[in-house]
Amino acid sequence: MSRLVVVSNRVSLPQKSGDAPAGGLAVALQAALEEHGGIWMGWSGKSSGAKEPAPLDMQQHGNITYALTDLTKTDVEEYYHGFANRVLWPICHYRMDLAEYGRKEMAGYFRVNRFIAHKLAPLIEDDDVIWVHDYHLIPLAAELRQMGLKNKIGFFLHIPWPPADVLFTMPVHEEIMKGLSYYDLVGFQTDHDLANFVGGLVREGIGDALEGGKLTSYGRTFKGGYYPISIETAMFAEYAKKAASNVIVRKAKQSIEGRDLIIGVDRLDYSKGITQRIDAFEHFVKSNPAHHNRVTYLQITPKSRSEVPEYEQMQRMVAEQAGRVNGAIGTVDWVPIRYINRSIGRPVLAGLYRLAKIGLVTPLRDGMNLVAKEYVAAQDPENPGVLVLSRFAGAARELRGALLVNPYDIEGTANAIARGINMPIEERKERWGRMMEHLLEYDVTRWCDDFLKDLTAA
Ligand SMILES: O=P(O)(O)OC[C@H]1O[C@H](O[C@H]2O[C@H](CO)[C@@H](O)[C@H](O)[C@H]2O)[C@H](O)[C@@H](O)[C@@H]1O
Ligand SMILES: O=c1ccn([C@@H]2O[C@H](COP(=O)(O)OP(=O)(O)O)[C@@H](O)[C@H]2O)c(=O)[nH]1
Repeated sequence: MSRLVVVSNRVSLPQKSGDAPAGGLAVALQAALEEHGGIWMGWSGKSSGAKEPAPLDMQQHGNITYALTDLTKTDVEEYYHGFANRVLWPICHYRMDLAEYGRKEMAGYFRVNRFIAHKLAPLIEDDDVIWVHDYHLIPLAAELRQMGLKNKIGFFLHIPWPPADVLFTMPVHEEIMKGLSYYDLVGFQTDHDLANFVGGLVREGIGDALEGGKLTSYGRTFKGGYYPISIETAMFAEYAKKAASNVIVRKAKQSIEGRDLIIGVDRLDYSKGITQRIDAFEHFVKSNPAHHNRVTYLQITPKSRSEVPEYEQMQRMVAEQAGRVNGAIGTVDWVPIRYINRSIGRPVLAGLYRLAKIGLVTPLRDGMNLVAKEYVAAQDPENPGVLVLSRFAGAARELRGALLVNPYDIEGTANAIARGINMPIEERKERWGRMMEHLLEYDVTRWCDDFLKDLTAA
C-alpha cells in the first residue's frame, strides 16, 4: 500500500517516557502509519481568539508526520461543541429530544471541514490513501474532491448510524448523507448501522444497494461495510496480569474487604446509561438482602465535553443520585457505590477490571464500547468475571458470552447482576472463553487491516 494519511478530530501524539500507554485505536493507527509512512492530521485541542489560527504544527516522529491545527474559539464552539456534539452526537445516539439545531453551528461545522481540507490538500501526494475518522469530519471528502483530489478516501464512523425516521429529523440530513457519497469506502461499526444507512438512502429515494457491498447515491458509486473496532487484546491481557502488583489496584483490593466488586467505566455521557445503571444496582441490592454489605459498585466516570449544557447537567445529576442511593441503602460500615469523577490510566483500569466479578456496561446506545472488550480481555482465565452488557452497544453484536440486557429495563438489569454474581465457575469460564477467543482473533490490528484492505481495493 502507498502512503497513509489519517485525519481525525483528535490526534494521539506518540507517548513520552513516563506517560500512560496509548489506547488501542492509537496503537493500531500508529502501527499502520509507521509501516506505510504517512501523516496524521487533526485538531490540536487548542483554540485561540485570533481570527486566523496559527500555521500547522508539524512534528516528525519516525515514519509519521503529525500535522496539528489550532481552531478559533468560534470554530470550536460551532463545529465541536455545537454541531458535532449537540446535533450529530445526539441524533446518532437516537436522542432527537436533545438535538439543538442552530444555523450558525451548522455553518460552522461545514466551514471548519473546508478549512481542514484546505490545510490538508497541500500535504497530499497523488497515490496517498486517506482515512477520515468520525462524525466531526463527514464533509471532508466532498471538500477535497472539490479541490480536485482523486485519491482513495475512506471514512469510518465510530458512533451508531440511526434509522431513517431518526436521521430525517435533522434539518441537514441530505447534506450529511451526500457528504458520505464522496468517499470510496464508508465503514460502520455493525451490520445494524450499515443497514440503517442503506435503509435511509433507499427510503429517501436517493440511493440503492448494488451487488458486492456497493452503494450508489447522488450519482456516485462507493462501498459500504462494517468493521467492528476492537482493542489490543493480548497486550491488554498482559497489563491486567501485571497490574496485580500495582499499588492502586492493591489498595482497591484491600479496601473492598472481600466483597464482590462490580465495575462501571464510562465517560460522563448521557448515552452511557449511568443513571439507569445506578437504579438497577439499587434495585439489585434491595431485592437481594443476602448481598447487603457483600458487594461494592465502583463507577469510574471522567468528565467529558463539560462545555455542552447537557453534559454539565449530567455531572450534577449522577453525583446526586449516587449520594442519594448510598444514603438510602448504605450502612455505617458499608458505602455501596464508589463514584469517581476522574480519569484512570488504562493499565490500572485493567487491574481493576480483573478484580471485578461483574463488568457492568449498559449504554442506552453506543457505537462499540471498548470498555466491554477490555473487561473481557482483563479477566483471569481461571476465575473470570461476568460481563453484563447492553444489547444496544455495538459490542453486543460480537460478545455473545455476555449477559445481554435492555438498560431501560431496570428490574431486568438488576436480575442479570444477581445472575452474574451467583454464576457457577464452569459457566463463567465457558462464556468468557468464547468471548476471549473472538477478541484475540478480531483485535484492533485486524480491524485496521480489514478496513485498509477494502479501501485500497475499493
Ligand atoms: O473526543 P471526545 O469528544 O472527548 O470524545 C471521546 C471519543 O468518544 C467517541 O468514541 C466512540 O469511539 C469508540 C471507538 O470506536 C467507540 O467504542 C465508542 O462507542 C464511540 O462512542 C467518539 O466517537 C470519538 O471520536 C471521541 O474521540
Ligand atoms: O478513566 C478512564 C475511563 C476510560 N478510559 C478509556 O477510554 C476508552 C473508552 O472507550 P469506549 O469505546 O468504551 O467509549 P467512548 O468514551 O469512546 O465513547 C476505553 O479505552 C477506556 O479504557 C480510560 O483510559 N480511563
